[in-house]
Amino acid sequence: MARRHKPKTPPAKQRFSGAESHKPKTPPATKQSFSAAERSALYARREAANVLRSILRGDAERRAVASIKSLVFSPSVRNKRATFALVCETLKHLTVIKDVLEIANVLNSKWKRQEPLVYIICYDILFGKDTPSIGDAEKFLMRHKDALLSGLATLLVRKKVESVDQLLGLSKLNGHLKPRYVRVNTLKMDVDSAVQELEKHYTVQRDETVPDLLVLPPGSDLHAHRLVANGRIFLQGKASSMVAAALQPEAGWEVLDACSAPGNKTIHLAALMQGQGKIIACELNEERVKRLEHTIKLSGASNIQVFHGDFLGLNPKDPSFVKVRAILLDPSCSGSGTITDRLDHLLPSHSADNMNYDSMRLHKLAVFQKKALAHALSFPQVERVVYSTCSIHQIENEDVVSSVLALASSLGFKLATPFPQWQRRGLPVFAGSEHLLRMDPVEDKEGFFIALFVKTNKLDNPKPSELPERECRRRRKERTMQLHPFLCPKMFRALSRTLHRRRRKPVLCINSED
Ligand SMILES: C[S@@+](CC[C@H](N)C(=O)[O-])C[C@H]1O[C@@H](n2cnc3c(N)ncnc32)[C@H](O)[C@@H]1O
Repeated sequence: MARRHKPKTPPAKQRFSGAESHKPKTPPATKQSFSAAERSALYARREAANVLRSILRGDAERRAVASIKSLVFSPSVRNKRATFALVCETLKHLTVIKDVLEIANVLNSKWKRQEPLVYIICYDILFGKDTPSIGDAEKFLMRHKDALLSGLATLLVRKKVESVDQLLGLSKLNGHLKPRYVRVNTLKMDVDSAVQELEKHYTVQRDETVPDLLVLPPGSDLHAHRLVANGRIFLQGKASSMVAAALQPEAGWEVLDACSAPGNKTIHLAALMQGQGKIIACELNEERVKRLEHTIKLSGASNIQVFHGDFLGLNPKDPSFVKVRAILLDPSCSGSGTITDRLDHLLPSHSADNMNYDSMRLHKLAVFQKKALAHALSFPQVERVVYSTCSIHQIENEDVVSSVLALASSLGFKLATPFPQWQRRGLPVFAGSEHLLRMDPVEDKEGFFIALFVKTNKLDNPKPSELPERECRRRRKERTMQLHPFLCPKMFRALSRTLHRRRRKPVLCINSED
């Protein structure tokens, strides 16, 4: 269960001590009375320091921690807006803050152990609007305010710049104004009603590519909106919403979501299938399985079966999977297309020094992605496979697709063209890459990649009359054997000839698949 910090009234004797614990504390009642604003700012600095500690620790260990947004928007953070702003601003200014602290040389060993909190308070002192006045760490740093400001002046002179913005190259980040996309969960609400409801407070447009997607102005904050809380709409980006739509699963199919948590695309599949048929949602990571289950519950979908395990370990011939007709494969990737969105570009690890580390990591990811895509194609009844990443790297995108082309072709698959009207296609590194779909981090505000494989005999949904004679014969035989499984080959041929002669159209070609 998610923990929530509740303000407690501490015992009279308890002091708001200098040993700043990792949990935000509500300031105690003291003789001096503090304003509600001061107390709230103090609390936000403690919450921000906790989030910053997790982020910096994960980043230093190159461990995949949750994104900054998801850490801040976890239920345990009370003052989300203030905490988010403080964490982002501190991270943006972190290199400067560290340099200033080094020049000013004011930290003793006690405060060096509290670095995340020190960084947050330094941000407030050097660049923030408020001057912190309560809290031991704040009082300590405020005593050294002059030394910090003079450290900043020295830094500007050393770097030969006139402003902190120049120092940070902040202009690079401007102009990244991305609309807020929301996907209507058509299992619970129709698109018209969602538009009507949202239009009470926002300007709403329908997305021109994905039918159940709505576009709201950048910065629209819907995290606490009623429709989000009750699962009628989901805060899902455009690229992410294009994947299930590209797969086009039919109502009643069995579909496998190979790497599914937190489940945004899984529940989109369920909505596209109108809650009919079956979706198997596979996920390796136990923690993320919980998030997946939460998403599914919120969506109201009742046709999703969660499978906690390794997608590569699934046996395609196992009776549980033989009926799978479509696979959505959205494997772990570098996320390089969404770093501005996730704010990862603010992290210390996103510097030029880490190029080597990145290429090793990319290589490892690509090895998994290739194996997973080849595995997806090998399910016996599968006729559509969509592969997607939120990466901009060729090694995770076109190279992965090209590595399975021979296998795909031997199994009867071809690359199809999802969203043919979309302009940006794959990098021209192999014949056929024009079928692939790319989104550009600058033009489309996020980097994304989609490839769609379709069994050749399903391409363009051919009508029976358009099928080659050999395929017609095969289907006729299959259908007759289903109707009369006891027929011997000779009887089958006789019956088939009679039926074929009697009717003009090859009716036995018309099976439910067509
Ligand atoms: C990019 S995320 C999927 C996002 C998801 N499709 C969505 O839209 O919400 C990739 C997921 O694959 C999971 N994963 C990684 N390797 C896996 C494997 N071998 N089998 C199953 N899941 C795996 C990761 O834990 C992660 O949750």
